[in-house]
Amino acid sequence: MNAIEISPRDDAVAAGAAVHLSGLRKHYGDVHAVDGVDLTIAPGEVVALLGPNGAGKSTTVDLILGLTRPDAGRVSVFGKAPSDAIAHGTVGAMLQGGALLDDATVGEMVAMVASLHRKPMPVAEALRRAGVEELAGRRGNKLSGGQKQRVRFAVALVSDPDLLLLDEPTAAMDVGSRREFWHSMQAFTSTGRTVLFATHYLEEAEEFADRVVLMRAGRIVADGSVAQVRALAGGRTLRAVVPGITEAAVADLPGVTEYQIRGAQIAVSSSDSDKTLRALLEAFPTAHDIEIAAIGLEGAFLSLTADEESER
Ligand SMILES: Nc1ncnc2c1ncn2[C@@H]1O[C@H](COP(=O)(O)OP(=O)(O)OP(=O)(O)O)[C@@H](O)[C@H]1O
Repeated sequence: MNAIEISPRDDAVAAGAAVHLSGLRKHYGDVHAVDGVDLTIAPGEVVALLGPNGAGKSTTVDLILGLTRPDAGRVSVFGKAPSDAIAHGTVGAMLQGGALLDDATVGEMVAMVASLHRKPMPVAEALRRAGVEELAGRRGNKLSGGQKQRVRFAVALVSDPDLLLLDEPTAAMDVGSRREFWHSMQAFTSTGRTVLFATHYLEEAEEFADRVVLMRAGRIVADGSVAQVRALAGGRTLRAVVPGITEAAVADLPGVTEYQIRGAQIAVSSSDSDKTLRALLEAFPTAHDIEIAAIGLEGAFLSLTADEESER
């Protein structure tokens, strides 16, 4: 690892944080998988890590777990190096395709992991919380993809960790399992635990995270509440039917960042829809069928992660 200077302030922030990353970099040959990430997660936060394929989410999770060594920068978990935090049972993880044993039963696997920790929760409780009590006697090679995910969740929970790291936890789950999973997760987070989860499901981020961190090409491009990240992407869309409208008149409206015109129908994205609307009605008082909608997280995601391919 390259030497980096750690300021006393950085030390103090790291000591009080659940996760503290500063100047973090990981390159694979020419690929800048993680390219200068600074991130501080406070105890009790539930944070969604979003980004398109290859954005660096899994690499970031691996770095926090100490599974990969950074080329530069610093990782600390509750003020400790990742390996120490894991040895203390402070961190639980559910990774994409994390290995399960084919010949052991679900109950045996969870018990085995529990035996590695100093203060595990009872195995039956981990099985219950993860919704796999009924699968306790089933062998690893007899589980469906979604069931395997829930067993991985039981394994992650059994150390009774303060921080859970989840890499696309619901990827193989059907709608019902997904709902149950988040229900269990909310029971877990309501006790003040910290969760960082990588996901491709924007609605999961919208519904379950306090904070959204959006990555693109190894960097954080947005970080804030769902509402803040949406706002970053240009606010709202305004649609209306505007007799006599011209392209120049739309382009001149205040706050407009993008627009489309089809006949008398206009659809504009605006950073200040109140201002746009007032100006529109002043210039075109006969405008009608006006609709204003907040841009969804999906809109923000697409706009903030656009052009990724051309920049890699
Ligand atoms: N072990 C590795 N060797 C070489 N390149 C790697 C390795 N791990 C990751 N990469 C590359 O680093 C970049 C970031 O990958 P990463 O898996 O962190 O992205 P991600 O955001 O988790 O993507 P996805 O959503 O597809 O899981 C990608 O270009 C990937 O190909």
